[in-house]
Amino acid sequence: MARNTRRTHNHRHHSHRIERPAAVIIGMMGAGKTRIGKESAHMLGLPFADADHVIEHRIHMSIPDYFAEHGEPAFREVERDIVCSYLKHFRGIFALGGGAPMTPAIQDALKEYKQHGGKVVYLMAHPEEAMERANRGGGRPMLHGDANARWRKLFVERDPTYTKLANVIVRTHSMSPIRAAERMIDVINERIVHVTGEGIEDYDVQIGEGALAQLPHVLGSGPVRVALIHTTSVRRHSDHARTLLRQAGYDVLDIVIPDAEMGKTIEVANGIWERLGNEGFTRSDAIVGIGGGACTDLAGFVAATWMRGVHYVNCPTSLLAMVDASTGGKTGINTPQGKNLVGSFYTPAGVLADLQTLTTLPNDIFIEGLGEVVKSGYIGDPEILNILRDHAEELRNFDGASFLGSDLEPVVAELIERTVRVKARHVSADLREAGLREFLNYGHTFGHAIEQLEHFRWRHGNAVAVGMVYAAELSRLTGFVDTAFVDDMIELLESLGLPTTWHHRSFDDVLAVMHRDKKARGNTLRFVVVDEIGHATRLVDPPADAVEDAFRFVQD
Ligand SMILES: NC(=O)c1ccc[n+]([C@@H]2O[C@H](COP(=O)([O-])OP(=O)(O)OC[C@H]3O[C@@H](n4cnc5c(N)ncnc54)[C@H](O)[C@@H]3O)[C@@H](O)[C@H]2O)c1
Ligand SMILES: Nc1ncnc2c1ncn2[C@@H]1O[C@H](COP(=O)(O)OP(=O)(O)O)[C@@H](O)[C@H]1O
Ligand SMILES: O=C(O)C1=C[C@@H](OP(=O)(O)O)[C@@H](O)[C@H](O)C1
Repeated sequence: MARNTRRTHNHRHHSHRIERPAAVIIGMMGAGKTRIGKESAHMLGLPFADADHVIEHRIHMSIPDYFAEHGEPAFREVERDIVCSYLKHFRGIFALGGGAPMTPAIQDALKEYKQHGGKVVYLMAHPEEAMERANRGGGRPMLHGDANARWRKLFVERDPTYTKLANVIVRTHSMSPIRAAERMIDVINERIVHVTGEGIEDYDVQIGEGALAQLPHVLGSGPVRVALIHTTSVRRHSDHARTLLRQAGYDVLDIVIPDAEMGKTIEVANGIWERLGNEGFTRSDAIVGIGGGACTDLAGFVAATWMRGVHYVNCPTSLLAMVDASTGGKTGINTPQGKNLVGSFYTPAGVLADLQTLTTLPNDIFIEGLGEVVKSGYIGDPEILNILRDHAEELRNFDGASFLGSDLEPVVAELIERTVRVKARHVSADLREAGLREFLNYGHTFGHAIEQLEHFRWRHGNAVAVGMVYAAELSRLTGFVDTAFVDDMIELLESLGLPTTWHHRSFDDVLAVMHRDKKARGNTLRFVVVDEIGHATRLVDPPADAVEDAFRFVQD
């Protein structure tokens, strides 16, 4: 996102309507919450509010005087009321006092803020730097006496709470205020999709340039060892992840697996289980998968099965993995009998979709990922289709080498966020695909048949594109949509460089595979179709002639 030039803001705290802060900064005294918060707000053209200053304005005295006159409990009550109000009615950057996150009511308010996509930023300075700054000018009632000893004691008490409450961390060790503010802006520009729901341990999908920097924070302090599972094609990115992990103090097991579908096998999984056993990998250790969807599927499967489940973080590096494979908890491997036949529903502790990894993604792999983006537009977010139409040519000509900083970057970030939101909505309501989640399979019944009959030479997203045209024609033949719907879909897919036809001789082959689709019930075919853009429904046991006629329609 282009950084805003300086603009003045006559900001008022609007107490009557919901507008949440762009970011909330927490951290120790002297971390720079006020200085960096103000600097980054200025650079973004946003208002800034410092909770301590708002409180002093409200109590008409300094905080030290209020502490002396009324005591800390009374202060914490005033602080609680003001912070909880600002979390709903202030749209700028909001810096909290060091002690605020320790108040239960404020913790609850911060959790609700995050569930609405809010960013709680733990601003971490080097302790020596923070203590030196905190002691400037005195006036910090919590540091009376041996200030540094008090600071260290408070740090031990508060760091675990800060770490738990924050969904992003910004480390400013020896950074200038401007550089620290720029890091803050990168984090503020990141997009976060919060995934929650029955059977799901809440996690965030973080989308943005540099998101990998959050890897230590997402893993937390529990693991000693981290198994980093990746393919050689993403070596540049796995090297970066390994460096981040080692700098954060983790013992990294580097595990390279075969590329693409060759990595999604029981033999590969078994080799990793052997390695983990030999290395004494415990249940408190963690798995990180960095790569395309095949790699994150395999990594998730290993995480789901090692000691019946260890934490794992997905770091998707292809568009399809970012918008689909890495989120939702489907993990698995292929077997000689078919694709994804063995696996587990096992959700990650977090997903970091770092746009920097797209700089090495081949154009054809980017385009096939658009297949799942188009699908999500049709089943759940028509605005996705508008964005795709408006930027079709740039998207079709995607070039990783010139992607970062280009006009396409915010467009792709928006498409990724919107597509992940569509998936998260379905997964949150139906983790184990008993109902709503089936709609994510739009275009997949015929699409999987293509993959199977082409012996997986066709890329998934390309097969889904043809599968959607098949489903659209089938829904036209059965009265759900008109010819314009089908024509518009074909035009959009072709404008993006996606296939809309497939050459195969035998309908019987296709029918036999479709009857083995997981959505089939007994001898009854069940399709997901779209009856209006943005809304999916089911078509059960369609007339046999329509099923065949739609096949003829997508033949080239
Ligand atoms: N679990 C789920 O919910 C889910 C959903 C959709 C798809 N999938 C699975 O995901 C897989 C498809 O994912 P995919 O399209 O990412 O395929 P993929 O993992 O095979 O990656 C495609 C190719 O691009 C390369 N690549 C990936 N990122 C790269 C990068 N940044 N730079 C350079 N090369 C890169 C890979 O090495 C590979 O050669 C399939 O196995 C499919 O079953 C799973
Ligand atoms: N990255 C930085 N580099 C240099 N000085 C800094 C930096 N961050 C903060 N400061 C200075 O340190 C002091 C304390 O910063 P402040 O933002 O008030 O900390 P906090 O609000 O976290 O307690 C201020 O004088 C501020 O200008
Ligand atoms: O998370 C899910 O439910 C999905 C899993 C995959 O389908 P399959 O389960 O048919 O492989 C994927 O291709 C589809 O986009 C959504």
